[in-house]
Amino acid sequence: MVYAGEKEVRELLGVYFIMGSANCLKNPIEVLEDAIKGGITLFQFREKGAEALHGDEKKELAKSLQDICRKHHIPFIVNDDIELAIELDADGVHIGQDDESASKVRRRLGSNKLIGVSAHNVAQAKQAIIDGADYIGVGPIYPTVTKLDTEPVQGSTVIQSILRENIHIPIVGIGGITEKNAGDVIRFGADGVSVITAISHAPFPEKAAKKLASAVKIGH
Ligand SMILES: Cc1ncc(COP(=O)(O)OP(=O)(O)O)c(N)n1
Ligand SMILES: Cc1nc(C(=O)O)sc1CCOP(=O)(O)O
Ligand SMILES: [Mg+2]
Repeated sequence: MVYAGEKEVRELLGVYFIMGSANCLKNPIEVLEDAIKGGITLFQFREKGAEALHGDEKKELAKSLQDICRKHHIPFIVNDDIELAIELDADGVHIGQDDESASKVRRRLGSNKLIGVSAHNVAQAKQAIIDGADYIGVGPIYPTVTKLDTEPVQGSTVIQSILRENIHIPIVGIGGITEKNAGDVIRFGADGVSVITAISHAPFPEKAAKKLASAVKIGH
């Protein structure tokens, strides 16, 4: 078991690094090791896009990244691919509105795995709680170049409407987040920030992760 309860989930969301091989400018293993040195709190393996690995190559990379996470006690989350998460005994999964339903995934994974669900409005946030999600990913907060088929950019609006309605679930912001705006995302009411480009494209991923961690701390 990698987490004990809601408070711990909120802490885990602090600097949530998401990455796959296609996002990296150098070896993904080095990028992850540097990001961990810089202070990331959670990692999601998101092997997606035209250049993504498949089959055994995908599994081997996932295993290597999971080993690094285990060594450093960083929970390893798998994006979309529930079969892979089960096969590797990952610490959890992240699913979107177009993926397998969260309630079904909760039944498949049991109660001791972390499940994140993307939510773009209040109704989806409420449904995520009913379905047994541990946290929601809310975005895109800012314009992103990483994912083309996103919902419209929302700034603070969705996070704030979720909080105004007293919906109680850990929240991580996503989309276009950098060291410069991460503090604002926390001040909007998110528990943490999830980033791809800000770390994976940084010339020094360790430094980038450190700056994000510090912005998140100041934002709280
Ligand atoms: C933390 C976090 N939040 C949102 C997403 C996006 O998930 P989804 O909408 O399913 O899109 P893909 O990432 O699968 O393209 C995420 N991955 N992580
Ligand atoms: C994977 C993803 N999901 C989003 C959403 O809004 O649900 S935005 C996004 C891409 C995040 O990458 P970057 O940090 O490079 O902007
Ligand atoms: Mg998805």
